[in-house]
Amino acid sequence: MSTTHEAGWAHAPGALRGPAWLQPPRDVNDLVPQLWSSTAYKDDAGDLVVGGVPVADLVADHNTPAYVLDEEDFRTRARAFRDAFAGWDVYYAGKAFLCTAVARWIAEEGLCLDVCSAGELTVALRAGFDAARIGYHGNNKSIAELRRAVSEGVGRIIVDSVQEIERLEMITRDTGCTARVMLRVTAGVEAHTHEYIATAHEDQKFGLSITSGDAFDALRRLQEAEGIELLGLHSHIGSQIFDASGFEVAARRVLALHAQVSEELGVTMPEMDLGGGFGIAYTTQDDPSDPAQLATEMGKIVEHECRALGVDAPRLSIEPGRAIVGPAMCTVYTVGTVKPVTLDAGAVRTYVSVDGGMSDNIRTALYDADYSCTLAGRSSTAPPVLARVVGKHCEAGDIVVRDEFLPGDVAPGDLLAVPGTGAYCRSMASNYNHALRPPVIAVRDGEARVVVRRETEDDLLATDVG
Ligand SMILES: Cc1ncc(COP(=O)(O)O)c(C=O)c1O
Ligand SMILES: N[C@@H](CCCC[NH3+])C(=O)O
Repeated sequence: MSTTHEAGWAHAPGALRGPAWLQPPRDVNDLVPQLWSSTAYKDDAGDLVVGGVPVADLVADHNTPAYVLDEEDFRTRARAFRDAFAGWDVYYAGKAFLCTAVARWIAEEGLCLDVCSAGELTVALRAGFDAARIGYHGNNKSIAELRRAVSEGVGRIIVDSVQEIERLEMITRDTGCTARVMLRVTAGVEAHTHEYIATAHEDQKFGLSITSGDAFDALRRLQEAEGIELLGLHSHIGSQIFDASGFEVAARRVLALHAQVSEELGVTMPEMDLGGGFGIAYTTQDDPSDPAQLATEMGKIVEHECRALGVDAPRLSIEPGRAIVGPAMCTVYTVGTVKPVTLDAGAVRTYVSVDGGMSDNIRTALYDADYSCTLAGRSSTAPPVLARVVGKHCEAGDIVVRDEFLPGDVAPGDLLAVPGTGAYCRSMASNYNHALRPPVIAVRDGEARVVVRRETEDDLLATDVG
């Protein structure tokens, strides 16, 4: 994730260059394969094809903007995590993207599911997902939410505060049910990612601190509580992380706490979750590890630390979201206007406005995230220009792709596709400016199926009771 976009600009008149890392492509029509789902390719006419379906055909049937979800790619990534982490439990983080179909695919591929709200739980249960294979997160779960999680038989509730322990004690006393819980702890790690998506340093809202002793105190309380079964510790250091050193430091501190609990409280907790956060490639600058590499690295770290501490490894789990769904989806837009804008130094930036924007992808505005894009409905021989793809919202920061080379003849009516939009785009989409949230269309083996339909103006008016 780049935060210094202006650093590499060349201000030669008429020759606007992108940031230093962005090189003009050899052929502006080519896909950069590592950014796209595995079935995506361009045919001879330049049409983007995903899951055996030409995107132009999808657009003819379903219009734009639309998210296109490559089912085979999604399932393959889910299986790759399941197989690489054999002996661990893999919880798909539904916050990245969840709908009924996806919850079913996750169950069919043998993964567990992490939800973090009543809404996500509702979708999972509607899909028939086994509640015992669900983990329930959240830093502010209400009594009603906890009561529901307990009564539905959710397999693990990840406790995030002392008040939550009190609430669970009350609920289990009232209902006679047992709550199976993990405690979310903060390991004091400064993860190398955007500040808003780092979650293991001390000064943020999630978890209880290992360093301050708050985590140990909460564990003592959980262990003594009637009706609560303490499964283990949970640590999640942040999201879009490439560097294993953050996981290493966190695992060391969390395992040390695990050993301390065993020694001082005489309790051997059976499980431990090391969270998600594995990065994906949004641009050529990102070089993610594959699940097998991650499994090897994380396995070694845990083994080494357990040996050093003289404890048996608990049953481990992880919670990848982005790394499963992120690359499996792209967003297709129609270009509405093209505006060359002359900058101070005389160079020209081409603003390409599409029919969506920050309401279907807030990540560029929120995290300064970088994306890529390509023409999806034709090829071009025009020389590339540096473009900025923007949305149609009433906001100057409504940018979808900050810098990308597009053919110089990009024009209204062209289809544009942005890869890597599976994670945190539809799930964070909004109705800003009363935009209608786009559909999610699953494609596989030449067939297309709408799994989330486009919103309508009736949907908007349904909540506006006049
Ligand atoms: C507790 C927890 N688990 C898992 C995830 C999934 O993260 P990612 O989608 O980056 O794998 C998140 C989000 O950052 C999270 O907060
Ligand atoms: N929403 C964030 C990730 C953090 C969410 C999970 N705790 C993103 O788009 O990158």
